[in-house]
Amino acid sequence: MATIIYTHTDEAPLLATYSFLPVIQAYAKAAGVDIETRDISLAGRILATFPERLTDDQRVGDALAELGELAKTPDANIIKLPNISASLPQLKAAIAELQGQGFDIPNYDESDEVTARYDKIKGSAVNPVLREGNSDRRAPSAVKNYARKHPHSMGAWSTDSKTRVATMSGGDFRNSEQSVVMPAADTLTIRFVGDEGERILKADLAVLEGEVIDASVMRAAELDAFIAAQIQAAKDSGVLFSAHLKATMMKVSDPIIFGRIVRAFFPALFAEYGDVLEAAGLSANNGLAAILAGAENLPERDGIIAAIERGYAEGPALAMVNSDKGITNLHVPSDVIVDASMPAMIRVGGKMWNRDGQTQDTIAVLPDSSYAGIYQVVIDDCKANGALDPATMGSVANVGLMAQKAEEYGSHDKTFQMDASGRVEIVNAAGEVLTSHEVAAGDIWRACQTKDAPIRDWVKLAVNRSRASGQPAVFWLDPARSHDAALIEKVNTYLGEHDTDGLEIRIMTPIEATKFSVDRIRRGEDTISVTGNVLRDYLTDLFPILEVGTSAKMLSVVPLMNGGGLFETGAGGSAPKHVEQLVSENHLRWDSLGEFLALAESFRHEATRGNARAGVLGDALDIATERILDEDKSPSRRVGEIDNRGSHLWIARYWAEALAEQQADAELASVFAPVAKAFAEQGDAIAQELIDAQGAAVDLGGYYRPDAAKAAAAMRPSAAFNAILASI
Ligand SMILES: NC(=O)C1=CN([C@@H]2O[C@H](COP(=O)(O)OP(=O)(O)OC[C@H]3O[C@@H](n4cnc5c(N)ncnc54)[C@H](OP(=O)(O)O)[C@@H]3O)[C@@H](O)[C@H]2O)C=CC1
Ligand SMILES: O=C(O)CCC(=O)C(=O)O
Ligand SMILES: [Mg+2]
Repeated sequence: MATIIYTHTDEAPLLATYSFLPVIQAYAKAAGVDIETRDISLAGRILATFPERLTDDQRVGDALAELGELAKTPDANIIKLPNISASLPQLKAAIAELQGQGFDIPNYDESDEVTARYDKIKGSAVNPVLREGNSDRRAPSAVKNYARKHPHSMGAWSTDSKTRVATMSGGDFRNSEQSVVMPAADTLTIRFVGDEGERILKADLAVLEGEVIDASVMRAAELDAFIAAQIQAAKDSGVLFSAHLKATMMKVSDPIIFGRIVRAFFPALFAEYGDVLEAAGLSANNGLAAILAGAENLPERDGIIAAIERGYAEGPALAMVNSDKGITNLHVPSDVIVDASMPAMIRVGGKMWNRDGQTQDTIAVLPDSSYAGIYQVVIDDCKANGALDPATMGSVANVGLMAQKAEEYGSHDKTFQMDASGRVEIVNAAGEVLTSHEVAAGDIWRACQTKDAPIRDWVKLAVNRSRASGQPAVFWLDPARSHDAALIEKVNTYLGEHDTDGLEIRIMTPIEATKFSVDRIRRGEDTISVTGNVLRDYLTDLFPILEVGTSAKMLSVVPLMNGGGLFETGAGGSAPKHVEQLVSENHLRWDSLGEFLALAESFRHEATRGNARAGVLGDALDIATERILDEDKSPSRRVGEIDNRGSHLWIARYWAEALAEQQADAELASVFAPVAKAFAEQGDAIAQELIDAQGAAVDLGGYYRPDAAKAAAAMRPSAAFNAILASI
């Protein structure tokens, strides 16, 4: 029997799964498709890492490794829901919760060996393993049409907005990049050469012919000077100070950069209590919240709190994550993640929240200048022309180079913070030095790899998308960067392998491409952005959030290079505040539209392998999804109105109706005719039942590892709905 793997993840998407998976399993069975789950949640990955500490019935397999292998085969058909990319505070919270549930797993810092094992789970540890293909993300026309008819609110932009992006003009990754294209397969070594001789940072780095290798460095002294200047500038101009990083995906470099911002903002704290904090294991890299929590047990507690208060009083106003709770932009490194945080700011008119819960202009600090400039272009455009209009604006889809840990998002195991000055070099097996950087203590040096086969596949995907959509495709590459210069050469070569007659294919710098694309969306025109891995991530939140209000409604397909399919759901994350709302008032506002879209693609992928009936299921699901939008059956944000569970009832109902009505497969129609009838008779009552179930607090028995029975009970409160599904 054909199998689709549906991933068991975390937080809101996991809760939604408890409600939606029974629907999918019931319907897929009719097409002979088995839907199996694999647990790649943060909790599941922790348990899989320490089998020797668990009892026989507690032990779980390494589902992520299994799926990583599957993704390299033509058999893969995987639906990947968003999962937590854990910052250290989140990882520690999950460990504590599991220990409380009776799992004898070690503390994070029990030993160096244990820490090293946990560090493999930290940050974005899932997506890079599964992404054995490049990405194709776009707003399906049903979603775009809905947004045009029902435009979401957009904040007004004023011409005198003081909001701007601050980024470095030197001493950063962008300005120090050196790249080489490997003439042949090789084995590289990364070494540090200092006063005391040579030290190997990484040995046995296998590379393939045609692979692009980059090395670059973020210089601590220049970073510190830049941050200090921006803190002063925010203070002088009376705007908020905010930092936007990707501490999850860039799990080695960005927590360090975040920590330097925390240190700069609270100079007295670190001047007076730096040693105390260090002795207590409290690092600025984990944010203010971790320092405050740790300080509770220290004799110096009051002094530490006073020093933090002084930082607030003497510095500029700080952007807030939650004004009511006093949570600032510097509390938790994973609270403000650049891909989602910058578009959210632009969408509301270039403002963030201040301490009093009011919106205010801000300096958005994005230290590395590789990609920061694109946001300034959008900001300048909004200042000059006003907010974009979702009712009329065009669309920017994305074809992203991400396969096989491409570019910066695969650099963690090749990122090092220097503890002395010297030189970092990449050396080939013959002993030739390929790249060389002078470094000083505190500097962050990193190497990136981009394999040739993914680049070739990415160019093909771009040409195919341009052909299928009739839209111009723009490669966002900057000849002034050595990495991009290497890619431009390859793009020009590989474009030659395709029929590009009649297609408009261009190569522009990210700044020019942003301007070009924004000008076009203002005119209602569509453009495909063809980008590297980081811009893939940034743009697939930026444009969707402006165009359709959220990236949750994106179709996100990853055609795997070996023929399988990976279907990501949406382009957004796991929205922790959604769980909070469910726990306090039993309302889940998570929108599963991304799951609906991914599932339809996944069924159609089965059809390409000979199961025509799965294709019928997929097409019927798309019809149902379109109706969900047209008839406004998406979750509301407010308790007492339709929520995630209610939207699952409607998708099940519309899907059954579409299956009963379709004529491609009479047998399938006859299976679903009675189901459609049951929903027609009982659907309204069930919808009411799902609303009446809301209001009171819910006990899930855990946050990172909810109790399965409790979660299922909470997410499937209607016996009548469950009975209809059981009847199929
Ligand atoms: N593919 C993946 O696995 C990804 C995982 N992540 C992880 O998710 C977590 C949160 O990251 P963050 O950057 O805040 O990004 P999110 O996308 O989770 O959050 C941004 C906001 O988008 C809205 N949102 C996103 N998805 C939905 C949905 N399906 N239904 C309704 N609203 C939605 C919510 O806003 P509101 O409710 O205000 O409308 C949410 O607060 C982190 O752990 C991060 O690492 C992030 C991105 C991708
Ligand atoms: O894997 C992650 O941490 C986030 C991924 C992400 O934001 C994306 O792919 O858009
Ligand atoms: Mg993203």
